[in-house]
Amino acid sequence: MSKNALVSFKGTKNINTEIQLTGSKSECNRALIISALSKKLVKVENLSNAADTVTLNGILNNLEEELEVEIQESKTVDVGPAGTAMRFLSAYLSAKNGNFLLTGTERMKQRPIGILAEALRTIGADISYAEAEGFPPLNIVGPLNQKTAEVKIKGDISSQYISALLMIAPILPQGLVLEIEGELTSKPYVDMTLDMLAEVGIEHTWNGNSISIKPQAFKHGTLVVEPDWSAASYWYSIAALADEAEISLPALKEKSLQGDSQIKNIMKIFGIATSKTDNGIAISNLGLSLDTKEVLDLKTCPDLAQTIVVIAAALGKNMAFTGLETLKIKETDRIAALQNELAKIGVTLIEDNLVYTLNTDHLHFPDKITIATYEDHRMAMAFAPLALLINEVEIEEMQVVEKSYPYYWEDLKKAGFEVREI
Ligand SMILES: O=C(O)C1=C[C@@H](OP(=O)(O)O)[C@@H](O)[C@H](O)C1
Ligand SMILES: C=C(OP(=O)(O)O)C(=O)O
Repeated sequence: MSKNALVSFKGTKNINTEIQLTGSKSECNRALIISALSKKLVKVENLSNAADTVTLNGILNNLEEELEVEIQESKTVDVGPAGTAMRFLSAYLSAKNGNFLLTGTERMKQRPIGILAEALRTIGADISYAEAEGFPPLNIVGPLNQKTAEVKIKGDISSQYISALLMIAPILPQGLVLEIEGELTSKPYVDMTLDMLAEVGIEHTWNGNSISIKPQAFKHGTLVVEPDWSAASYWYSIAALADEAEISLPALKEKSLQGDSQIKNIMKIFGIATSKTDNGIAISNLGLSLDTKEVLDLKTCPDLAQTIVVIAAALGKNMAFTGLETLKIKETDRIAALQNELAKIGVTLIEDNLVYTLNTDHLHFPDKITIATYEDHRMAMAFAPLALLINEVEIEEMQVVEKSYPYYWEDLKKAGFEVREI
């Protein structure tokens, strides 16, 4: 039986704490695939305990054992709710010897994969849809017999398709030349992939819309995973909603491979300052929230959207946002989820021509609210900080946080929140 979390914060709303964040699941899941492709020449350090990483690590270890003996029957590989694992393994398994059924949760079966599957087919992969056309589960028979290096791929649905292809490029006999069509969404995640490949000796060229990687060998090396900036965003939220806050986040790097490190700049709008410490960063609430008329474009950092929209709503800022198109195909339809849950504090989020605007004119804080999480870790983590403004915040299905930040509730307690499982 899944449990709910009853979150509250008693007394003065001063937060003074140090939080050791877990490793970035995006970096971890790339590091694991790169390590497997390099046949363990590349080592990984500081692996996260995020469920998506634990799952991918388990799958790869398991496959390594089984791939040594030839697999005749189809092997089921279940990624659960892990989007990166689904996309990265579609490419990885296509390049491996074997016969696989790659599947996931019911929600995963609604998250499109056709663009990646078609690109892999163009290269020469044997991929078919086991259920609905364009969606997981996938039947994959590897290894692919490469027909061409050149492939066109739409960039505006998910950058994960591109990262998945880039990682297998060095082991393909002809390498890859990817021509990205349309606008590239979530670009920092493609940069992260290329930077991590570069760390282990894989060179690329990026000219206009075209990224090329020649066949080449991985260098011996270690990929050290940084703490998770997406997880850090919830501490910015806590700082913004507290009266006073001084939160230290050791080992977090201001200059990071993670695009979500942009949160430090975005949060200046809400009066939150970021400073460097000996071993990481510290964030503090300067109490100088700005009035902004600027439309905030979140296309490069979609995982920050819920954090930022909820803070803006709770602080009564009628802000506008763009770049939210991809939110509908994530763990849940995050736009609908935000609209439903913000309505509980009297706030609307209305779309007009791809611009989403908050209306906080009827903002109110009831004594208690209950937030549905829709199997989405970020719904739980973005809404729980409201306990600084609302007596009791009940978060349904509290275990959802495991996907990326399993110690979230423990860390809230450390910072002075009361969290009761009910
Ligand atoms: O490559 C990655 O690690 C990710 C890319 C982003 O997805 P999209 O490229 O689908 O926006 C992001 O939302 C996801 O949490 C992680
Ligand atoms: C969208 C996310 O993850 P994924 O696509 O990897 O499931 C996320 O962590 O917010």
